[in-house]
Amino acid sequence: MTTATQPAARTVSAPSGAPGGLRIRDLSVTFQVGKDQTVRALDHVNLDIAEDDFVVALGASGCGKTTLLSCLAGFLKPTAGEILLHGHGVAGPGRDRGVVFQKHALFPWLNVIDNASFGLKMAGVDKRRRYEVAREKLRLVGLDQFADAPIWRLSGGMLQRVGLARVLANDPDIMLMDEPLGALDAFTRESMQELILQVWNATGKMAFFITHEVEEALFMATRLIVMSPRPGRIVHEYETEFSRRYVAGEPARAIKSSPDFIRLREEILNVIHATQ
Ligand SMILES: Nc1ncnc2c1ncn2[C@@H]1O[C@H](COP(=O)(O)OP(=O)(O)OP(=O)(O)O)[C@@H](O)[C@H]1O
Repeated sequence: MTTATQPAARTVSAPSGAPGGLRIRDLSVTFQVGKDQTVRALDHVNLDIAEDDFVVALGASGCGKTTLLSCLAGFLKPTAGEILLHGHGVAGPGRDRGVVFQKHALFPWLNVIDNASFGLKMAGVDKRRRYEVAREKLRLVGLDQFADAPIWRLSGGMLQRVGLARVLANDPDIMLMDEPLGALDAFTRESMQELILQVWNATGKMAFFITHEVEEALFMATRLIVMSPRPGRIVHEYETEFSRRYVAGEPARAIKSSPDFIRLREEILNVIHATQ
């Protein structure tokens, strides 16, 4: 791992690993493609996510970001290594981990509140209570006025906000987000970045967020991991303060146009080009 010293960022050494939070140890994933060929999608990945962390995974296509998220979600069993959430091994999907996908996975035949409360319904929570929880989460994402609206009436950003509310309604320990803003226009994307940080700050949940966008990664992360392909590895790790500055009240545009932000953005762009 390279070390870098920046006013608003520092490269972190191997994490010590607190008992709480999420720990990834020596995680490797090899896919069999065809008869004699394999792809090493992840190679000895180690990462700790502390209870107040917003970890962003950044890297070129094919560097294993989605594979890593799929392992965290329990959708994919790693070839080697382990994932511990609050000390317990992850062995499959669970309500302690909520996933927001790039393409929303909402049910078009259900309205906003029924989508937001769907997980609670599956968990057997009675209607009054699940609507109460879902309304609170819809309020958190600014959609309480749209609780009864059909899904087809919503814009792309609103759909992602329903997806976020649905995840929050299940009260997971960690939010896993796979390029949730990738399909949005630039303006909506910026306001969604801010909303997600506000939600993270208000709920105190851990977050693991995938993006291709360097500026987005830098703005949102408390810890930013840069991955490289063939095989998928973490090659750089930065601890940054920009998202904490945002939730402490500094305007997003002021942060994104500050010299320390721009300097680090350029450095990370160079790192990514060098690891292609
Ligand atoms: N089910 C699979 N079978 C075979 N190979 C796979 C499978 N899933 C992923 N891979 C390969 O593993 C590598 C990592 O893929 P992954 O989708 O995790 O990367 P990524 O960084 O998320 O890419 P993108 O940004 O394009 O989504 C790639 O070479 C990909 O082709």
